[in-house]
Amino acid sequence: MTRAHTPPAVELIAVTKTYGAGEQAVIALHELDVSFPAGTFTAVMGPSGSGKSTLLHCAAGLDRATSGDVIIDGIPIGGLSERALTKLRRSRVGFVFQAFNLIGALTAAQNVALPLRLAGRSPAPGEVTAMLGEVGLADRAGHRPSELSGGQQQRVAIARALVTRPAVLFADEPTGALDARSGREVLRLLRAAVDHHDQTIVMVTHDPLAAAHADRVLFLADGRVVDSLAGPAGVQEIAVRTARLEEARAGVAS
Ligand SMILES: Nc1ncnc2c1ncn2[C@@H]1O[C@H](COP(=O)(O)OP(=O)(O)OP(=O)(O)O)[C@@H](O)[C@H]1O
Repeated sequence: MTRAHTPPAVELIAVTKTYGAGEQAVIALHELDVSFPAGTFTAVMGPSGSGKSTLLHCAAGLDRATSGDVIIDGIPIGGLSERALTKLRRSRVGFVFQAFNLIGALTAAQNVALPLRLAGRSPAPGEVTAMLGEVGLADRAGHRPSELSGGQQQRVAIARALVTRPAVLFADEPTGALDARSGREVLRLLRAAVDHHDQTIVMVTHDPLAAAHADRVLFLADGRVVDSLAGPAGVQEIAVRTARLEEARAGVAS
């Protein structure tokens, strides 16, 4: 099958997400139609409160849409039981968070092996070491998170997220807690996963430098996609579009 005929890794069809009810109701996503093609890297940007986290949570099956359909790896998740959804997430979805979220009591290798064990399988000999090798940390397999730098911890988190070769990796501000150099290394690894393993990545970020590593940038405002850039886009152009959205929001507020 050629790439053109490969179904999207994730598709959102007319997804609306409402928090609360009545006068307190907040519509965080408005009938959103977004497709994340397999093997592509998408950055999601937008002002604070524009719906980025909500989009990520709904697209990853961490939260249920109020209406509309989310399809992950060809499976509409609306009809799945919690148990089936958890199973789908474990096998087909990877996560990387700003705060790394590694388990402190486990070594780097044990952290990376965890998704395989949760999916009920023992890692094949060398599988975890190879994964750690991909993120440049084969020699740190026995170290606990507290013995690693922030950048190294995030690289372990990336190895953990990719070890199941998920249909999609969601990254929520993956460089937000890192210095510039470690951040660049993390972005290089994410880019390499797309280029060398056809990994699909959806990354929420405020940082134009991070977004410039993506193939496409989506800009959200008030729960809608209001702008996009096909890329790889330049840092300056991304910064200009971001500033425009911030200005528009400030204009509405004043
Ligand atoms: N649990 C919740 N209950 C009520 N409202 C919520 C909840 N979570 C988010 N919201 C609201 O939904 C809207 C979108 O929030 P969301 O967190 O998705 O935005 P964001 O773009 O990720 O923001 P930030 O960049 O500040 O993280 C906001 O108006 C927010 O206040």
